[in-house]
Amino acid sequence: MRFLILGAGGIGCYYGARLQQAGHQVVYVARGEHLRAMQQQGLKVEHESFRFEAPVTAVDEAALLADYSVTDFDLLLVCFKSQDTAAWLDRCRDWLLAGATPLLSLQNGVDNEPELEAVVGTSRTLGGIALRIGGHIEAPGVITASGPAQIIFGAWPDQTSGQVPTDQLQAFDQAFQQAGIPSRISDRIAVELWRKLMLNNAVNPLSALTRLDTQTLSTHPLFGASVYQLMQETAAIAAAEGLPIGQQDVEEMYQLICNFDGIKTSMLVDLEKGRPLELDGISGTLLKRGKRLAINTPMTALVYGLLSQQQECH
Ligand SMILES: NC(=O)C1=CN([C@@H]2O[C@H](COP(=O)(O)OP(=O)(O)OC[C@H]3O[C@@H](n4cnc5c(N)ncnc54)[C@H](OP(=O)(O)O)[C@@H]3O)[C@@H](O)[C@H]2O)C=CC1
Ligand SMILES: CC(C)(CO)C(=O)C(=O)O
Repeated sequence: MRFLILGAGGIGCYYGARLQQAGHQVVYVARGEHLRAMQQQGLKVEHESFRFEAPVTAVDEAALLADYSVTDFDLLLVCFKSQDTAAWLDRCRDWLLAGATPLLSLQNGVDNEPELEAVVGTSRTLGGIALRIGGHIEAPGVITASGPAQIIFGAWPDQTSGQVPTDQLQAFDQAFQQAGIPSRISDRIAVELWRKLMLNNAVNPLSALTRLDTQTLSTHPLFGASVYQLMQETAAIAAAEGLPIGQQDVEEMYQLICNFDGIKTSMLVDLEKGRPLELDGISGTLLKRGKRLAINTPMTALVYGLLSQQQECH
Protein backbone atom coordinates (compact mmCIF):
# COMPACT_ATOMS: atom_id res chain seq x y z
CA MET A 1 0.00 0.00 0.00
CA ARG A 2 1.02 3.64 -0.38
CA PHE A 3 0.97 5.73 2.80
CA LEU A 4 1.53 9.46 3.29
CA ILE A 5 2.62 10.55 6.78
CA LEU A 6 1.56 14.14 7.33
CA GLY A 7 3.60 15.69 10.15
CA ALA A 8 6.25 13.00 10.46
CA GLY A 9 7.47 13.53 14.04
CA GLY A 10 7.47 11.10 16.96
CA ILE A 11 4.28 9.19 16.17
CA GLY A 12 4.31 9.60 12.40
CA CYS A 13 7.88 8.37 11.94
CA TYR A 14 7.34 5.39 14.26
CA TYR A 15 4.27 4.14 12.37
CA GLY A 16 5.78 5.10 9.00
CA ALA A 17 8.94 3.10 9.72
CA ARG A 18 6.89 0.07 10.76
CA LEU A 19 4.92 0.24 7.50
CA GLN A 20 8.00 0.84 5.35
CA GLN A 21 9.87 -2.07 6.96
CA ALA A 22 6.89 -4.30 6.11
CA GLY A 23 7.30 -3.40 2.43
CA HIS A 24 4.79 -0.57 2.00
CA GLN A 25 5.60 2.67 0.15
CA VAL A 26 5.79 5.55 2.61
CA VAL A 27 6.30 9.27 2.00
CA TYR A 28 7.07 11.40 5.09
CA VAL A 29 6.10 15.10 5.23
CA ALA A 30 8.26 17.00 7.69
CA ARG A 31 10.13 20.27 7.97
CA GLY A 32 13.22 21.99 9.38
CA GLU A 33 16.29 20.20 10.69
CA HIS A 34 14.41 16.94 11.14
CA LEU A 35 13.45 16.92 7.43
CA ARG A 36 17.00 17.73 6.34
CA ALA A 37 18.41 14.93 8.51
CA MET A 38 15.93 12.41 7.08
CA GLN A 39 16.79 13.48 3.52
CA GLN A 40 20.53 13.34 4.07
CA GLN A 41 21.02 10.48 6.54
CA GLY A 42 17.74 8.58 6.47
CA LEU A 43 15.49 7.81 9.41
CA LYS A 44 16.45 5.95 12.58
CA VAL A 45 13.80 4.57 14.95
CA GLU A 46 14.65 2.88 18.24
CA HIS A 47 12.00 0.88 20.12
CA GLU A 48 12.35 -2.01 22.57
CA SER A 49 11.12 -4.52 20.00
CA PHE A 50 11.77 -2.74 16.69
CA ARG A 51 14.76 -1.08 15.09
CA PHE A 52 14.76 0.82 11.81
CA GLU A 53 17.60 2.58 10.05
CA ALA A 54 17.13 3.23 6.33
CA PRO A 55 16.84 5.89 3.65
CA VAL A 56 13.34 7.36 3.40
CA THR A 57 11.40 9.57 1.00
CA ALA A 58 10.92 12.77 2.98
CA VAL A 59 9.54 16.02 1.56
CA ASP A 60 8.25 19.35 2.79
CA GLU A 61 4.74 20.62 2.20
CA ALA A 62 5.69 22.61 -0.94
CA ALA A 63 7.32 19.55 -2.56
CA LEU A 64 4.34 17.39 -1.64
CA LEU A 65 1.94 19.78 -3.38
CA ALA A 66 4.21 20.20 -6.42
CA ASP A 67 5.43 16.64 -6.98
CA TYR A 68 2.63 14.37 -5.76
CA SER A 69 -1.09 13.99 -6.24
CA VAL A 70 -3.41 12.83 -3.47
CA THR A 71 -4.28 9.90 -5.76
CA ASP A 72 -0.68 8.63 -5.37
CA PHE A 73 -1.69 7.37 -1.90
CA ASP A 74 -4.07 4.79 -0.44
CA LEU A 75 -4.17 6.42 2.99
CA LEU A 76 -3.09 9.75 4.49
CA LEU A 77 -2.06 9.45 8.15
CA VAL A 78 -2.53 12.81 9.87
CA CYS A 79 0.10 13.11 12.60
CA PHE A 80 0.52 16.87 13.16
CA LYS A 81 -0.05 18.36 16.56
CA SER A 82 -3.75 19.26 16.62
CA GLN A 83 -3.15 23.04 16.57
CA ASP A 84 -1.62 22.61 13.07
CA THR A 85 -4.54 20.73 11.46
CA ALA A 86 -6.86 23.59 10.51
CA ALA A 87 -4.20 25.78 8.87
CA TRP A 88 -2.80 22.79 6.98
CA LEU A 89 -6.26 21.89 5.67
CA ASP A 90 -6.73 25.47 4.50
CA ARG A 91 -3.44 25.52 2.60
CA CYS A 92 -3.88 22.06 1.06
CA ARG A 93 -7.63 22.08 0.38
CA ASP A 94 -7.37 22.03 -3.45
CA TRP A 95 -4.71 19.30 -3.40
CA LEU A 96 -6.86 17.19 -1.06
CA LEU A 97 -10.00 17.66 -3.12
CA ALA A 98 -8.34 16.34 -6.30
CA GLY A 99 -8.89 12.72 -5.22
CA ALA A 100 -10.79 10.43 -2.90
CA THR A 101 -8.05 9.02 -0.63
CA PRO A 102 -9.21 8.65 2.99
CA LEU A 103 -7.53 10.51 5.85
CA LEU A 104 -6.90 8.89 9.24
CA SER A 105 -6.09 11.19 12.16
CA LEU A 106 -3.91 9.65 14.87
CA GLN A 107 -3.87 12.90 16.84
CA ASN A 108 -4.98 13.51 20.38
CA GLY A 109 -8.12 15.55 20.99
CA VAL A 110 -11.65 15.37 19.63
CA ASP A 111 -11.65 18.31 17.21
CA ASN A 112 -9.39 16.95 14.44
CA GLU A 113 -11.86 14.61 12.76
CA PRO A 114 -14.62 17.26 12.49
CA GLU A 115 -12.03 19.58 10.90
CA LEU A 116 -11.05 16.92 8.35
CA GLU A 117 -14.68 16.04 7.70
CA ALA A 118 -15.55 19.70 7.01
CA VAL A 119 -13.03 19.73 4.14
CA VAL A 120 -13.01 16.21 2.64
CA GLY A 121 -16.43 14.92 3.77
CA THR A 122 -17.55 12.00 5.91
CA SER A 123 -16.84 9.49 3.14
CA ARG A 124 -13.08 10.13 3.46
CA THR A 125 -12.77 10.70 7.22
CA LEU A 126 -11.42 8.10 9.60
CA GLY A 127 -10.98 8.66 13.32
CA GLY A 128 -8.12 7.10 15.19
CA ILE A 129 -5.98 6.99 18.28
CA ALA A 130 -2.39 6.06 18.94
CA LEU A 131 -2.64 4.17 22.20
CA ARG A 132 0.02 3.09 24.73
CA ILE A 133 2.87 4.69 22.84
CA GLY A 134 5.46 7.27 23.71
CA GLY A 135 7.28 8.40 20.58
CA HIS A 136 9.48 11.47 20.24
CA ILE A 137 12.10 13.12 18.04
CA GLU A 138 15.28 12.48 20.04
CA ALA A 139 17.46 14.36 17.55
CA PRO A 140 16.85 15.36 13.91
CA GLY A 141 16.17 12.13 11.99
CA VAL A 142 16.16 10.02 15.16
CA ILE A 143 13.01 8.77 16.93
CA THR A 144 12.79 6.91 20.22
CA ALA A 145 9.56 5.09 20.97
CA SER A 146 8.20 2.79 23.65
CA GLY A 147 5.08 0.77 24.44
CA PRO A 148 2.94 -1.64 22.39
CA ALA A 149 1.96 1.30 20.13
CA GLN A 150 -1.55 0.27 19.13
CA ILE A 151 -3.82 1.95 16.61
CA ILE A 152 -7.57 1.94 17.12
CA PHE A 153 -9.47 3.42 14.20
CA GLY A 154 -12.81 3.44 12.45
CA ALA A 155 -15.23 5.26 10.22
CA TRP A 156 -16.01 8.71 11.61
CA PRO A 157 -18.02 9.28 13.77
CA ASP A 158 -19.12 5.65 14.02
CA GLN A 159 -19.68 2.61 11.83
CA THR A 160 -23.41 3.32 11.38
CA SER A 161 -23.16 6.94 10.24
CA GLY A 162 -19.62 6.76 8.84
CA GLN A 163 -19.22 6.19 5.11
CA VAL A 164 -15.84 4.53 4.65
CA PRO A 165 -16.48 1.00 3.30
CA THR A 166 -15.78 -1.92 5.64
CA ASP A 167 -13.51 -3.72 3.16
CA GLN A 168 -11.30 -0.61 2.95
CA LEU A 169 -11.08 -0.46 6.77
CA GLN A 170 -10.20 -4.14 6.88
CA ALA A 171 -7.43 -3.70 4.30
CA PHE A 172 -5.84 -0.94 6.43
CA ASP A 173 -6.23 -3.05 9.57
CA GLN A 174 -4.49 -5.97 7.88
CA ALA A 175 -1.65 -3.74 6.67
CA PHE A 176 -1.13 -2.36 10.20
CA GLN A 177 -1.13 -5.79 11.79
CA GLN A 178 1.25 -7.27 9.23
CA ALA A 179 3.58 -4.35 9.95
CA GLY A 180 3.67 -5.21 13.68
CA ILE A 181 1.20 -2.50 14.71
CA PRO A 182 -1.47 -4.01 16.98
CA SER A 183 -4.64 -2.50 15.53
CA ARG A 184 -8.35 -2.77 15.96
CA ILE A 185 -11.34 -1.39 14.06
CA SER A 186 -13.78 0.36 16.36
CA ASP A 187 -17.39 0.80 15.37
CA ARG A 188 -17.64 3.78 17.75
CA ILE A 189 -14.39 5.67 17.22
CA ALA A 190 -15.80 8.94 18.63
CA VAL A 191 -16.25 7.17 21.99
CA GLU A 192 -12.65 5.87 21.85
CA LEU A 193 -11.41 9.40 21.13
CA TRP A 194 -13.23 10.74 24.18
CA ARG A 195 -11.83 7.93 26.33
CA LYS A 196 -8.34 8.85 25.11
CA LEU A 197 -9.08 12.51 25.88
CA MET A 198 -9.78 11.44 29.45
CA LEU A 199 -6.18 10.21 29.63
CA ASN A 200 -4.68 13.23 27.90
CA ASN A 201 -6.57 15.83 29.90
CA ALA A 202 -5.58 13.99 33.08
CA VAL A 203 -1.87 13.54 32.51
CA ASN A 204 -0.52 15.75 29.70
CA PRO A 205 -0.85 19.22 31.30
CA LEU A 206 -0.13 17.96 34.83
CA SER A 207 2.99 16.13 33.62
CA ALA A 208 4.19 19.34 31.96
CA LEU A 209 3.63 21.22 35.24
CA THR A 210 5.29 18.61 37.46
CA ARG A 211 7.77 17.04 34.98
CA LEU A 212 6.62 13.62 36.19
CA ASP A 213 6.02 10.56 33.99
CA THR A 214 2.48 9.21 33.58
CA GLN A 215 2.72 6.39 36.13
CA THR A 216 4.50 8.39 38.85
CA LEU A 217 1.92 11.14 38.41
CA SER A 218 -1.14 8.88 38.46
CA THR A 219 -0.04 6.92 41.54
CA HIS A 220 1.41 9.97 43.35
CA PRO A 221 0.05 10.54 46.90
CA LEU A 222 -0.71 14.20 46.10
CA PHE A 223 -1.35 14.30 42.35
CA GLY A 224 -3.15 10.95 41.89
CA ALA A 225 -6.48 12.41 43.10
CA SER A 226 -6.15 15.32 40.65
CA VAL A 227 -5.51 12.91 37.76
CA TYR A 228 -8.71 11.11 38.73
CA GLN A 229 -10.68 14.36 39.00
CA LEU A 230 -9.45 15.53 35.58
CA MET A 231 -10.78 12.28 34.14
CA GLN A 232 -14.13 12.80 35.87
CA GLU A 233 -14.39 16.31 34.44
CA THR A 234 -13.76 14.97 30.92
CA ALA A 235 -16.35 12.22 31.42
CA ALA A 236 -18.94 14.77 32.61
CA ILE A 237 -18.53 16.84 29.43
CA ALA A 238 -18.62 13.73 27.24
CA ALA A 239 -21.83 12.52 28.90
CA ALA A 240 -23.44 15.96 28.53
CA GLU A 241 -22.60 15.83 24.81
CA GLY A 242 -24.54 12.57 24.59
CA LEU A 243 -21.66 10.09 24.53
CA PRO A 244 -22.08 6.81 26.42
CA ILE A 245 -19.25 7.58 28.86
CA GLY A 246 -19.53 7.34 32.64
CA GLN A 247 -17.91 6.35 35.92
CA GLN A 248 -16.95 2.90 34.61
CA ASP A 249 -14.82 4.54 31.89
CA VAL A 250 -13.15 6.79 34.47
CA GLU A 251 -12.22 3.70 36.52
CA GLU A 252 -10.92 1.84 33.47
CA MET A 253 -8.80 4.72 32.17
CA TYR A 254 -7.44 5.49 35.64
CA GLN A 255 -6.39 1.86 36.10
CA LEU A 256 -4.85 1.84 32.60
CA ILE A 257 -2.68 4.90 33.24
CA CYS A 258 -1.66 3.72 36.75
CA ASN A 259 -0.63 0.28 35.54
CA PHE A 260 0.94 1.20 32.19
CA ASP A 261 4.72 1.92 32.13
CA GLY A 262 5.59 5.45 33.10
CA ILE A 263 6.10 7.46 29.93
CA LYS A 264 6.98 11.05 29.19
CA THR A 265 3.96 12.77 27.66
CA SER A 266 4.15 14.57 24.33
CA MET A 267 3.24 17.81 26.14
CA LEU A 268 6.18 17.50 28.54
CA VAL A 269 8.50 16.87 25.57
CA ASP A 270 7.15 20.00 23.84
CA LEU A 271 7.57 22.06 27.01
CA GLU A 272 11.18 20.92 27.43
CA LYS A 273 11.92 21.81 23.79
CA GLY A 274 10.23 25.22 24.08
CA ARG A 275 7.65 24.29 21.45
CA PRO A 276 3.94 25.27 21.40
CA LEU A 277 1.82 23.06 23.64
CA GLU A 278 -1.22 21.12 22.43
CA LEU A 279 -3.18 22.74 25.24
CA ASP A 280 -6.18 24.08 23.31
CA GLY A 281 -6.79 20.73 21.61
CA ILE A 282 -6.85 18.91 24.95
CA SER A 283 -7.93 21.02 27.97
CA GLY A 284 -9.04 24.09 26.01
CA THR A 285 -11.71 22.21 24.09
CA LEU A 286 -13.16 20.93 27.38
CA LEU A 287 -13.26 24.42 28.87
CA LYS A 288 -15.08 25.75 25.81
CA ARG A 289 -17.58 22.92 25.87
CA GLY A 290 -18.02 23.21 29.65
CA LYS A 291 -18.87 26.89 29.29
CA ARG A 292 -21.44 26.16 26.60
CA LEU A 293 -22.99 23.32 28.63
CA ALA A 294 -22.77 25.14 32.00
CA ILE A 295 -20.62 22.37 33.51
CA ASN A 296 -17.87 23.33 35.94
CA THR A 297 -14.42 21.91 35.25
CA PRO A 298 -12.30 23.61 37.93
CA MET A 299 -9.30 21.29 37.83
CA THR A 300 -9.10 21.50 34.02
CA ALA A 301 -9.30 25.30 34.28
CA LEU A 302 -6.50 25.30 36.88
CA VAL A 303 -4.00 23.22 34.87
CA TYR A 304 -4.90 25.07 31.66
CA GLY A 305 -4.49 28.44 33.38
CA LEU A 306 -1.19 27.57 35.06
CA LEU A 307 0.37 26.28 31.86
CA SER A 308 -0.95 29.13 29.69
CA GLN A 309 0.51 31.62 32.12
CA GLN A 310 3.88 29.82 32.14
CA GLN A 311 3.88 29.96 28.33
CA GLU A 312 3.14 33.69 28.32
CA CYS A 313 6.03 34.36 30.72
CA HIS A 314 8.52 32.70 28.34
N1 LIG B 1 4.28 11.60 21.03
C1 LIG B 1 3.53 10.71 21.64
O1 LIG B 1 4.03 9.88 22.42
C2 LIG B 1 2.06 10.66 21.39
C3 LIG B 1 1.46 11.64 20.61
N2 LIG B 1 0.13 11.54 20.30
C4 LIG B 1 -0.50 12.56 19.49
O2 LIG B 1 -0.05 12.40 18.14
C5 LIG B 1 0.04 13.67 17.49
C6 LIG B 1 1.46 13.86 17.00
O3 LIG B 1 2.31 13.93 18.13
P1 LIG B 1 3.90 13.85 18.00
O4 LIG B 1 4.28 12.78 17.06
O5 LIG B 1 4.41 13.83 19.37
O6 LIG B 1 4.19 15.27 17.32
P2 LIG B 1 5.56 15.86 16.78
O7 LIG B 1 5.55 17.28 17.13
O8 LIG B 1 6.70 14.99 17.23
O9 LIG B 1 5.42 15.65 15.21
C7 LIG B 1 4.67 16.48 14.36
C8 LIG B 1 5.64 16.96 13.32
O10 LIG B 1 4.91 17.61 12.28
C9 LIG B 1 5.70 18.69 11.83
N3 LIG B 1 4.86 19.61 11.09
C10 LIG B 1 3.86 20.41 11.52
N4 LIG B 1 3.33 21.10 10.51
C11 LIG B 1 4.02 20.74 9.40
C12 LIG B 1 3.95 21.13 8.05
N5 LIG B 1 3.06 22.01 7.60
N6 LIG B 1 4.82 20.59 7.17
C13 LIG B 1 5.71 19.68 7.57
N7 LIG B 1 5.84 19.27 8.86
C14 LIG B 1 4.99 19.81 9.75
C15 LIG B 1 6.25 19.27 13.11
O11 LIG B 1 7.32 20.15 12.85
P3 LIG B 1 7.69 21.32 13.92
O12 LIG B 1 8.38 20.61 15.04
O13 LIG B 1 8.56 22.22 13.13
O14 LIG B 1 6.40 21.94 14.37
C16 LIG B 1 6.64 18.00 13.85
O15 LIG B 1 7.95 17.59 13.52
C17 LIG B 1 -0.39 14.70 18.54
O16 LIG B 1 -1.76 14.98 18.42
C18 LIG B 1 -0.11 13.99 19.86
O17 LIG B 1 -0.89 14.47 20.92
C19 LIG B 1 -0.63 10.48 20.71
C20 LIG B 1 -0.08 9.48 21.46
C21 LIG B 1 1.28 9.53 21.95
C1 LIG C 1 -1.45 9.14 26.82
C2 LIG C 1 -0.09 9.59 26.35
C3 LIG C 1 0.59 10.23 27.49
C4 LIG C 1 0.65 8.36 25.90
O1 LIG C 1 -0.03 7.62 24.93
C5 LIG C 1 -0.20 10.53 25.17
O2 LIG C 1 -1.12 10.39 24.39
C6 LIG C 1 0.76 11.63 24.92
O3 LIG C 1 1.92 11.59 25.36
O4 LIG C 1 0.35 12.58 24.26
